[in-house]
Amino acid sequence: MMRWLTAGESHGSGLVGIIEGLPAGIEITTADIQDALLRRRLGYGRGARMKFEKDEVTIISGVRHGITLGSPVAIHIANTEWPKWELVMNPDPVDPEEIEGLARNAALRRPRPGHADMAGMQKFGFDEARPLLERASARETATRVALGRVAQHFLAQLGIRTVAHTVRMGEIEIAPGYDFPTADDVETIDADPLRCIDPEASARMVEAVDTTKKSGETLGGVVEVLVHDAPVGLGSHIHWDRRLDSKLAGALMGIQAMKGVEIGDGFDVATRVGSDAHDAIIRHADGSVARTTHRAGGIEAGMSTGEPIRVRVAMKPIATVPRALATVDVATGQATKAHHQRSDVTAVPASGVVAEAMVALVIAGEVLEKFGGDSVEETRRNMHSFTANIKPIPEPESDHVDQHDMGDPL
Ligand SMILES: Cc1cc2nc3c(=O)[nH]c(=O)nc-3n(C[C@H](O)[C@H](O)[C@H](O)COP(=O)(O)O)c2cc1C
Ligand SMILES: C=C(O[C@@H]1CC(C(=O)O)=C[C@@H](OP(=O)(O)O)[C@H]1O)C(=O)O
Repeated sequence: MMRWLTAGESHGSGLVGIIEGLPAGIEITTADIQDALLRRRLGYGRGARMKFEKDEVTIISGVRHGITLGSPVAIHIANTEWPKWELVMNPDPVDPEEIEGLARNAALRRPRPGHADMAGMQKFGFDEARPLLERASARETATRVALGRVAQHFLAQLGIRTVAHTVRMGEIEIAPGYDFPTADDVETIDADPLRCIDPEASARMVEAVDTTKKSGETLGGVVEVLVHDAPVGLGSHIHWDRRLDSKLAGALMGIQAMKGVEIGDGFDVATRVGSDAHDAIIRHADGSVARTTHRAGGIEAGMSTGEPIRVRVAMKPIATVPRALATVDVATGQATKAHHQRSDVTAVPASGVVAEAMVALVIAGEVLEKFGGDSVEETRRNMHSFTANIKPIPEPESDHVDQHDMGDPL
């Protein structure tokens, strides 16, 4: 079983991620993880913090000379802003006189609608938002991206690749009918300010971010993640919590600010008739099967079909709206405006990188669930043995297409 955990606060000394259950033999270096974290910082519309803060990576365990050992991989990401926050976020008691009057330590008593502030204060019994917003912050997603990169390298060594791209920013959507991007497109996607494959839509998205910023507003959007060359049979129809679609939806909804997940054509299939909603099956000359369309997103009945896996996730606009929303001061009861210091205008491009990592972590877990293996080589052998032994569909006796619309009786 593969499992992973993250720890760390937004302005704490650093973040820690631990992943356990990955096999030995994954090729991964500090520079690879640093590169993954750099990708998460890209994207038009992010706030000033992305520029002045750096992610400083240390692989603490589980890797030797660029190869995983099969032991837990622990990764530390230092918050380079720590010196500024050392008093405010110190784990040990500090001299009250030292933090008295420190602007950074000012109590946050005007909770932001849409963030963790209000519900968190009530749930944990805090009288200001700092103690909970530190963990609610999406700074934590740096750890997921770091762990996700290890999972991505594992998958890549098995020939399975993931890619994410922005398909919507506010009201602007990419042109329909696009070819699904592959891992070969990652560099081009990363080079686009919005991580969008449609240059015309991207230009309009940049304008939308600018207009939104000028008006003191924030924006959300939608990202799509694709998994190429995953084998048939990941996940299971046997029980709800073993379904691949259920696991992917949970993982994507577990990213801060995500409000909806679609598998394949998602909500749109609910508007169609059955014959326009599913993917017809055809036989290849070698006895393998394929689909004529990609509506199901490569998942049927909770199992991967061998087609590209395609999922989308919708992100709400950033909650720290400069044109601050109405709230109440929890100390005085006075109606007021929510606190606002700085924030991203949008974080949709960065969320694509996070979503890609989350999907990779789910798929890596499912590959190990089905094929096991203490070394990448063993997982590869098991996977190839399974796929090589899938029963070929027999060659038809004639080219005649059976027109029985009731199909074969089961
Ligand atoms: C990459 C990323 C960056 C984010 N940046 C901000 C931000 O700068 N300001 C903010 O208020 N929310 C930001 N958020 C969203 C908050 O983390 C999120 O709104 C909060 O956790 C509560 O939202 P939820 O109920 O939808 O999870 C960001 C989210 C992600 C994924
Ligand atoms: C630091 C990161 O994202 C942060 C996520 C975040 C939030 O509320 O989620 C709020 C902002 O931080 P702050 O409130 O300190 O300005 C973002 O910068 C990061 O992604 O590395």
